[in-house]
Amino acid sequence: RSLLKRRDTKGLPLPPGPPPLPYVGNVIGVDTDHPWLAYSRWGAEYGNDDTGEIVYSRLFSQDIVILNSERVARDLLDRRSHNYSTRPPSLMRVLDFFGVEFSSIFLPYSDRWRLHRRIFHQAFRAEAAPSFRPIQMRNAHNMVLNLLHSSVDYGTHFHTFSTSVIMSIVYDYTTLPRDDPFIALVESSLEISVRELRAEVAAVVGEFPILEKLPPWFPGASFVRGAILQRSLVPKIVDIPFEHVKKNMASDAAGTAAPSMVSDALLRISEKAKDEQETALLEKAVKEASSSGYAAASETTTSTLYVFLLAMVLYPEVQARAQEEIDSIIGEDLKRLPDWDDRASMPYVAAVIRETLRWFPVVPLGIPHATVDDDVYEGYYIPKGATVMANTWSMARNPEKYPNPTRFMPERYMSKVASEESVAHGRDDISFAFGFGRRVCVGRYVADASLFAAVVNILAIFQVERAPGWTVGPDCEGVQWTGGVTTHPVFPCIISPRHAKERVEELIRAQS
Ligand code: HEM
Repeated sequence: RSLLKRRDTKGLPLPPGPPPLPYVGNVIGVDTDHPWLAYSRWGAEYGNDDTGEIVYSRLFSQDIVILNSERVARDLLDRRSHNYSTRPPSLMRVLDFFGVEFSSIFLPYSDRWRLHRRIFHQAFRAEAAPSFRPIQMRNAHNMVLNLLHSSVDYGTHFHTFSTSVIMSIVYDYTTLPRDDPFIALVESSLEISVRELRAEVAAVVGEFPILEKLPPWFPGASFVRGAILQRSLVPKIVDIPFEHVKKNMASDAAGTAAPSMVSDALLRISEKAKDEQETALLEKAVKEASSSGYAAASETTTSTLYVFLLAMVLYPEVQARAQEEIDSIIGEDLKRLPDWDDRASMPYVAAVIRETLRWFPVVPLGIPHATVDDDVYEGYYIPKGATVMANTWSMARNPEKYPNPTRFMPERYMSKVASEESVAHGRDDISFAFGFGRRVCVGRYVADASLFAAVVNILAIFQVERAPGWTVGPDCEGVQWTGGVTTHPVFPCIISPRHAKERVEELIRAQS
């Protein structure tokens, strides 16, 4: 059933996939908000051996290769990373249109990308990550205070937590505990990016460039309106915090200001750059890379916390067991707040975090990779310039690796060593949630620590319950998910304190 396109494929078949419809490629039949569902289904329908590990589809003139299994993703994206580490050129066009062509996440595999990646790596590498723990715990405590104040706005509080942590790490920029205008700006910008910066959108715009020319008032021109708004937001988001760092550095003759990714990088430049031209080039890279941090860190961390909360609503027995573990360490009557040193004694909480990342990966198709050159894999022809997507949603549903994959079962990991660093390090069971090869998430160690700080404090302080009348079952059938590069569930729930509000506030105050 594999199909041969009418062009030179060196006599080899393309990977199996749905038959192309004339001209429109395979766009019909894809739920464009949640394409991972169709891609997984195609695997089962068209795959040679029912596994559907690799699927080919043409979206207009764009070749799309979907990797539904971790085995194939490792073979191609990890082991042949020299050929699979760039991003789809078609996506660059959309980024350009939205005024964010500098985003580290989407840069083609190039010296420019290497420079951005080095800037991130210096700050976010495994050995540096523990230095941010005080920032993460402080912001988790602030999130607890916000939840005590208005628990129905939990999504906003998750967002404030995720964005404030990244702002502190990258810029040493302290946001307001609540209703920060800068965070609101970032949120509007990210909403547009998450919706539009996708391979499927790029394929459509590549085919109909007229879309970019539509007047903003034209019915259906939301793409253009999004671009106009984004182009007005981007300069503020890029410049304001960067200038904040430069000002602080200039007025900090004694060198006592807290370090940040940007100030550290700028100091290195001042020591190493050969001339003004090199200084300007490197400074520009620091400015661009730092502003890519929000997009990478904020929506992902926030969405993961939504998934965690959903699991706590649907699996009260899991919540009870995790709370029992926490209470056994900090006291049922909240003798103190949880801290980093407790982590090693909380294997079940670690397993809850790991299972959260697996149950519903929040970047279900990762960030698309692309091939630099033609390739042949297990007899299939993979064209140069193809968009290659790692379907982590499908990988998380591999019943051989994860029996009953739709169930939230932290117990899966309890027989293995759930050590402190295991979630983020190397070949962990769920490392696929952070992507592959040379483009693997550079913030994974910091993300893991942020998740611990947030999860352990929520479980210690709050009880999460099902909203009356909300009847969704343990497999989540019928839950609404947002669409885009990242996704999270939308659901009502009740979050109430397990301890006296005054006691919690007193403990938090004592720490600040
Ligand atoms: C739970 C939280 C997070 C998840 C699930 C996540 C997931 C991912 C995924 C799937 C990718 C694409 C990898 C690929 O192309 O194969 C990625 C890339 C990236 N992530 Fe994360 N991420 C998270 C948090 C963070 C944080 C906190 C940062 C901090 C700055 C960060 C920075 C980045 C960057 C810069 C990239 C682009 C890497 C490149 O293209 O070279 N991420 N992330």
